[in-house]
Amino acid sequence: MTNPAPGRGRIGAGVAGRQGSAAPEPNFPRRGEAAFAAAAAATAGEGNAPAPFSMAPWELLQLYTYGLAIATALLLWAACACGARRRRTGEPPLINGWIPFIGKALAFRKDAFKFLISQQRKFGDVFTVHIAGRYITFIMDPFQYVYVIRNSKQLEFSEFADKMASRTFGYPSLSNFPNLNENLHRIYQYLQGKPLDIISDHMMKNLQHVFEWKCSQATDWKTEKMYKFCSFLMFEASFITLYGRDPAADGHNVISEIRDKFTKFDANFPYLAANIPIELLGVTKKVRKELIHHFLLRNMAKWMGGSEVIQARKDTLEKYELLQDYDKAAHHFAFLWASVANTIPATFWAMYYLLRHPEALAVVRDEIDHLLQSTGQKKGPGYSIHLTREHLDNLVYLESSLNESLRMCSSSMNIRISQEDYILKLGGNQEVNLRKGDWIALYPQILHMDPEVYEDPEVYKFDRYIENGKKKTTFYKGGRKLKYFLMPFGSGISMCPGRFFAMNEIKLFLILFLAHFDIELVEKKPIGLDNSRMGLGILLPDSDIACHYKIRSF
Ligand code: HEM
Repeated sequence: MTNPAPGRGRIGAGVAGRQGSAAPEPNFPRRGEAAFAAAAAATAGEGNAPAPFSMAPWELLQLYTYGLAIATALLLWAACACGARRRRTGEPPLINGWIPFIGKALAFRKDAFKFLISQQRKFGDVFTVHIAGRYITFIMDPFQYVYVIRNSKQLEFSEFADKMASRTFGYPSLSNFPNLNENLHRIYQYLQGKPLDIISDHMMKNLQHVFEWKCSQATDWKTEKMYKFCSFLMFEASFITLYGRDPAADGHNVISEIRDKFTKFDANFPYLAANIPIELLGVTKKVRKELIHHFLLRNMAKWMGGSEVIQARKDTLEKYELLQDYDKAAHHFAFLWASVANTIPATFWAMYYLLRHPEALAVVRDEIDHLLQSTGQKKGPGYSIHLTREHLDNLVYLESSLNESLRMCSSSMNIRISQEDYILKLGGNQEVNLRKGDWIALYPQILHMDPEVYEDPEVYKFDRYIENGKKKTTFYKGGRKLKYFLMPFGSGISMCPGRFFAMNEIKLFLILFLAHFDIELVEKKPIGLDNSRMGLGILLPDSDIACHYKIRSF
């Protein structure tokens, strides 16, 4: 079922009007022609009958130019719209929109969540939307996600990710370098198993160090903007853990400089991801270049105490002689972006929701205090805390509260590209025809906010992921058990390789903060989601909020 009516109807009228064979219509081009004719007659009629009004030749030329521009635009529009894709037998309902090329991009960009829900009501669980020159088929039924996720042969991800990342971070496509993609992926093993324990341990030490440096003076209430504060601490600790620090220079200053540039770059990231040329994005190009320069091998060589994962990436990239030094640095910068751009807002939301819900804060803090007590560890900024992976796993209330905030603030769109004209089987008797090059998308935010899956989805319930004192992993929709119910880290082949580390980092941040400090929101204003990153990961808050903290007295 296509949606051609508004677009095709209007275009038809415009063309008929211009051709002039139909009865005169008061449409825009004819009015322009009439005015032009009257003006021309008036000018030509100099010395004859008095003209109804007179026009200078430049005015006439201007009018003519406008008329011509509008007529050309209308013709182009008509041509594009006539060439618009039509739904073929077996294909999902097609939502074209009436603006050539743009299609439904504006509605999608304004509020993707609302837009998709409204289209689902009209067209069902599978439909194709024309968005900025692309045809994206959305699979809305979470029971059908599996048919997309497990089908990585016909529905491809790497090529799409490579194109987007190389454009965004400014390095040449991975496809130009034999096995580079596979070799870089192999390195993700350093974010799991034993290496994960090591890197999480380093993160804990570095976080404590940064907390001590930044917060140890807070014997009385100290006020900060909370997002800025989380960003400062998490960026600094993550950076040192992953990349190390220059012991000779003032490490804090260098990292602060990188963070400030990173924030500027990140502000325009959604535009870059939307394929807007970087040249049109003000200082972004210059800032990206400066950021990449920090990661040139000669600069990275000064940083001591970095992680195995970054060392392995350095070693791998060095083997590719055809990669320029700048390109290798751009790869390191891309990894930095991936490792902090979502973790920082996720940390903010985890903290924000706890502070907004004192009953949740009390339970989570009690759980942390209990663990520290049972492992014989003292609280207070002077004491260092050491926790194993098992300890972190056993903090079920902390994990549930974190999952709940991720459910509420994550908006990542999982994209695959159809490699050929292909029939996608969706279970039961359902199947849809896809065309080569079409995008297939899952939009888990819809699942996260589905009242059939999560009762009162707008409400933060810190213990939503707990059942009988244990982690809850069974969720239902319409009485059927869901395989996928929480997807902040993507799915299948494109699932985030840093997800275990990310969860540990945020838990460690909260443990340290809640163990050592009292913290409260100072402002009462509600904070909403800034939707400009819809589809790209964790949404940012629409404004910052003041909080104050001081060292806990025991
Ligand atoms: C709360 C924090 C995080 C969230 C929500 C998150 C989410 C995601 C998602 C949704 C993707 C897939 C993107 C896609 O489908 O195109 C992704 C990819 C990726 N993430 Fe994360 N991430 C987080 C933290 C991290 C951390 C801490 C690291 C590294 C230390 C990391 C490294 C990566 C990398 C390298 C990729 C690209 C994987 C590839 O090559 O295909 N992420 N992340």
